[in-house]
Amino acid sequence: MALVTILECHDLRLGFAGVKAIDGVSFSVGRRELFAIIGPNGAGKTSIFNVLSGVYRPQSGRVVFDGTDIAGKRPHAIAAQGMARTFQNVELFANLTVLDNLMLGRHNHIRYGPLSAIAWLGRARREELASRAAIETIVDFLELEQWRRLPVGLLPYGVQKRVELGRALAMEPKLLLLDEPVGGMNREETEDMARFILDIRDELDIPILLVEHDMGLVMDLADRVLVVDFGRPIATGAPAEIQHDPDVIRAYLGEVQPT
Ligand SMILES: Nc1ncnc2c1ncn2[C@@H]1O[C@H](COP(=O)(O)OP(=O)(O)OP(=O)(O)O)[C@@H](O)[C@H]1O
Repeated sequence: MALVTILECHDLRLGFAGVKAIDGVSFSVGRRELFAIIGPNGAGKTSIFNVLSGVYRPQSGRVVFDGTDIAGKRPHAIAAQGMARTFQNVELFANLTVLDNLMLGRHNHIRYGPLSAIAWLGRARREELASRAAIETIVDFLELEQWRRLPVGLLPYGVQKRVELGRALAMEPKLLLLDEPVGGMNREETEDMARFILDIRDELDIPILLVEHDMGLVMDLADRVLVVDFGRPIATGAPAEIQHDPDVIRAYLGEVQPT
């Protein structure tokens, strides 16, 4: 029977020289869910992403992804299992074209060896063509046609963020982690990105875990939200629920000082 959740985190803990970056965080993401993690600056959101994607090893706790415990595995092994991520700052090859950057997301799907690649034989040719076709579908989906042969470094910032999203999609992930997907974007770019994020969940059926500072976006898009503060989970629930949670309001606005 298929599991209801794609990701389960149990009691994650991670500290840096006295700072508790993650202090007992547990949550799960459903197979059709758009789940967001929010919290003030330094609350531990990026640290959680880094543990999930294998950049940091948690000091304790379990991360079960698609039925397997992945805590402490290397980033490439976790990516190969089907977890793709984007980064706060665009991490693309600026001199390569949009198409070439997208192709880099396919390397987990290309299994031919160097000999058949040199000879451009059977399997190599078939896999290359299949990857090219998959990339063209992503170009269409993310409306990147007009930029496809341009070096990424020449493109507007909002489009670069979209290419990064495309590279993650090229991996055909089982779960997509988006780290501040609209950070630094103007309103129009943000609206475009919000539409693509929803389409990924609804049309491509890929569950999404999102870290984002733009509260409006999170409230509009997320099915459920986890709020963290000083590494600790302070609330989990639907956007409308957590918006009125006194602990959440306190975390964002600070303690009200008596006058
Ligand atoms: N590599 C590191 N070395 C030392 N301390 C770190 C490291 N990474 C994170 N921290 C600390 O852990 C805490 C959580 O940081 P983290 O970057 O996860 O927060 P965040 O919620 O993502 O913040 P922001 O919203 O500003 O991106 C902070 O106190 C931070 O200074």
